[in-house]
Amino acid sequence: MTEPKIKIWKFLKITVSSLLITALALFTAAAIRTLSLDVNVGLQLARWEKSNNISLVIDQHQREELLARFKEAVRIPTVSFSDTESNTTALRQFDSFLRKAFPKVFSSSLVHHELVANYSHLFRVQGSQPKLVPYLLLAHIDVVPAKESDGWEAPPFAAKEIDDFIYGRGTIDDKCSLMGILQALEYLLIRGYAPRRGFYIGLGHDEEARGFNGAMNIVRVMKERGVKLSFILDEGMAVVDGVISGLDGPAALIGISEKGSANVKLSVSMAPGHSSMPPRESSIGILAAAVKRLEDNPMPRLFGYGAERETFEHLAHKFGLPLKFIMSNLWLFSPLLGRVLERKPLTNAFVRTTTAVTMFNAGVKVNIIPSLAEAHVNLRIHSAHSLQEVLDFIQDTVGDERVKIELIDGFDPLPISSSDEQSFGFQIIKKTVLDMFPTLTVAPGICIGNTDSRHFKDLASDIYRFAPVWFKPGDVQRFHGINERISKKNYEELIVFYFNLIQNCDIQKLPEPHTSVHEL
Ligand SMILES: CCCCCCCC/C=C\CCCCCCCC(=O)N[C@@H](Cc1ccc(O)cc1)C(=O)O
Ligand SMILES: [Zn+2]
Ligand SMILES: [Zn+2]
Repeated sequence: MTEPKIKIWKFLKITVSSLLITALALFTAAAIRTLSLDVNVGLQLARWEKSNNISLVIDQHQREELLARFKEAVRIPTVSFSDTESNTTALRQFDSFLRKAFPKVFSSSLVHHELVANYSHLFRVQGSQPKLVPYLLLAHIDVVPAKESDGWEAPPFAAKEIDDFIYGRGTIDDKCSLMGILQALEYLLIRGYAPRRGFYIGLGHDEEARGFNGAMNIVRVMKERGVKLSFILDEGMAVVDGVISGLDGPAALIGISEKGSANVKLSVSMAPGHSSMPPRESSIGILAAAVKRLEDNPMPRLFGYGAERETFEHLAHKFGLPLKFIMSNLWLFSPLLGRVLERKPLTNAFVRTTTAVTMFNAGVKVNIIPSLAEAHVNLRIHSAHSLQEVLDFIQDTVGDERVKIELIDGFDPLPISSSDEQSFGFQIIKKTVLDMFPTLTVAPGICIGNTDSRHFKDLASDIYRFAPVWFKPGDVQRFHGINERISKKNYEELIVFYFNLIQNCDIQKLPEPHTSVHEL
């Protein structure tokens, strides 16, 4: 009699555990389905108003010419050495080069061109329908310094071709966008294209020195004229392919915000004296201890509280389990994911306000007790922090009244631009990317560095930072580093991207998603 009882008991146990497993699996699947955004539904399926775009077919002769022009641009060393020192001869040379390289842009009756602050350029391309709010494409002329002896495979201003890549300072940052925009406009004008929606092109000459002369004066000119923009597109984010571990396939990250920034000077002053009678603590020692405290106590993880949350929610479906599940449920797992992401410098930048000690100066002679020790700290502010919170944190962490703390400059994180179905700029950029690269995942991203576009925030509520530059493993280090390069194919893709983007902007409004559409 005992056997059937055991059998029934076993049967019940198996049934209950199967039910529990099934329920858990269903819950998991539901959680993944409900919380993971399917980023490719919506507008992709909607009908776009206008589909008779001119397509750009580049023949071999044009290919050689456009590459020659690009190389010539890279060969002009438009270096910003510091906030106050730049190669003005090269900037002048760049001006003459642009006029020669893009004759149609500079002669078309549709294009108004002006020099701003001597070396920056502002183009206004007239639209046939003045009611359509114009947009602005930004890029910058200047580049950061580069020394061949740092380990370049080719001289940084030679634009040498190696294995179908063009090597040189500025190939990614930012002459590919600058030349891509103007080349696209040149081709459109040659093909007789007259845009419906007017637009501006702004080329700053000192972005690498914070844009105080170039971008800020372009903003001044545009403000004086009462210009309002529907959106702005600048450098910043890119297509990442194999850069984010675990992500299946490439993703285009469109920057919808950028981190804030603070430059803080720490200094300690003491009476100088003979090194044979040192005080118990020197200015260098006190400052070094303060700096060490800042390095040992990073600002808290804020992963999940800022705009980076959207990036991971959009990308979740492209990860395998368990990451897919974790990213789809950030309400629960953001502290866990934050801990994983903070392990690498690139992903740590998305998790918190970062602290970088960038300069340290003290002492004049080996046998003199130094009177002054100074350090500069550069902080990049997470979108859930404010500049004031960062300053308070530094004060508390340094915790030593002998250390003077001065804010040299700083600003809050930039506002978060729209990226929903009704967001004109975001959807136009997304459509343009997906038409060219249908298998990409497009997601909103955060720009961890700063761009000229931040100076334009009063002119447009939507600012995007993106160009379809492909970053593969190891490429992120080329940015401001050695062996900066772009493939010839990728440069051509940039031209096609801007060529199509300008035409895609000519729609009156976005296709109707569900409800009403923003007036533009
Ligand atoms: C989840 C992981 C996603 C990884 C995506 C990475 C793709 C892009 C990789 C690198 C791009 C990061 C740089 C963005 C553009 C920054 C441009 C720049 O360098 N700006 C300067 C401006 C500046 C500020 C202060 C100065 O004294 C001079 C110049 C900057 O330092 O921010
Ligand atoms: Zn740049
Ligand atoms: Zn740069």
